[in-house]
Amino acid sequence: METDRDCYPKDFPQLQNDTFLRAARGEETEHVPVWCMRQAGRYLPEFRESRAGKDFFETCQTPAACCELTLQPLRRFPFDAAIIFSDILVVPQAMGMDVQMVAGKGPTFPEPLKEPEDLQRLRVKVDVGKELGYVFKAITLTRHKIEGKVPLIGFTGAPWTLMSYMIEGGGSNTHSKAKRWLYRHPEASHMLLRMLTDVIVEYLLGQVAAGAQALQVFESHAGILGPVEFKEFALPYLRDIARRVKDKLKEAGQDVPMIVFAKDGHYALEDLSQSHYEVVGLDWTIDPQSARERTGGKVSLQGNMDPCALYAPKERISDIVKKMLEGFGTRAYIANLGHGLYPDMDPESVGAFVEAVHTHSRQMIKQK
Ligand SMILES: Cc1c2[nH]c(c1CCC(=O)O)Cc1[nH]c(c(CCC(=O)O)c1C)Cc1[nH]c(c(CCC(=O)O)c1C)Cc1[nH]c(c(C)c1CCC(=O)O)C2
Repeated sequence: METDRDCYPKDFPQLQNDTFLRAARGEETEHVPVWCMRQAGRYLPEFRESRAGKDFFETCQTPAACCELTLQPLRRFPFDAAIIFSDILVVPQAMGMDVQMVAGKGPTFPEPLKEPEDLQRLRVKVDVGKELGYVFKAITLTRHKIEGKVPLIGFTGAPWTLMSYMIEGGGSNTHSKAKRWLYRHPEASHMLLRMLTDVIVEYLLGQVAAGAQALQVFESHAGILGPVEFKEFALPYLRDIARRVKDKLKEAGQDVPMIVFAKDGHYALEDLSQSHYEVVGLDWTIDPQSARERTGGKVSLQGNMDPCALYAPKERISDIVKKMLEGFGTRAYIANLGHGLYPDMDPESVGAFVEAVHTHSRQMIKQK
């Protein structure tokens, strides 16, 4: 049951496993920490049962449901971090756009942005506490209920990824509508990216105030851009977010590690490693050793096993994990998949992945 105490972001239970936070800061650990993107998801029967018949965004707006879904994977597997159950598209909603989750189709905007004039439909000043207070409540409640077992990660979509959804109106192969804006309406594009950045900064600070112990920024659509467009329309905003969030947190004497995950953005790896994030997340298209070389030991790395490797037999998963650990090394490294888990994956394979990371990394660290 939810109690009054659970509603306040104070007196949180003490953290017992800070392996993830130490690895994010590049410190020595006893084992390599591990978590999975989409660890709270449809591959778990208990998740499907909790979500059955309920609207996706209504679930996101119900703190007790978000808390339960966040905790479910922790009851099964010894993950070293939890990520709050929510969605990146709650930010466009907070800015005044309608977004629905359509079964079999994914997120859908009935009225996407078409032309620069449509920016007038967005809220000029977003009251983040009012519009997204339900996420903050979910984070605070979860920090109490997680009982200090592992740190809780908050997250947001990055400006370019959210802009592309707001213009495409949903998933897309080419993202040509959103990219059309970059080439035809660069000023309006920058205006929208700036508006998103302002909301995101407030949103991330609100998540930390509510109890988030680390923050991940998802630039899921980095691969749609090339290096030139990424440098103009994505990177400056990613940097601005980290800089502004960190400056504000510093004033309050807080230090919260930040992770940037630019899917298929390997062309930008050098730049990403110099963007004020402690951790750079990687998809599976980059080799661990070359990622280390290109980031020059400046950041911790997170990733990057191909999620589909979880379809392999358990022994093979263990071998793949071992190679991955040898490639990254055990220091300044957080094991994860290169993208989220898929609904048809076997929970047992996820367990095998987590176990392989812990077992192999403990051995490697002992032998050092
Ligand atoms: C692009 C993106 C979205 N949402 C998110 C991203 C960035 C990460 C990425 O690149 O995948 C981020 C996200 N979405 C969700 C989380 C929760 C935490 C976790 O990772 O466990 C996180 C971190 C829950 C969710 N978000 C969604 C689900 C599945 C739908 C459901 O539960 O009914 C979950 C568990 C829905 C969603 N939401 C979105 C998509 C494309 C989908 C899939 C639609 C589908 O497959 O039908 C937008």
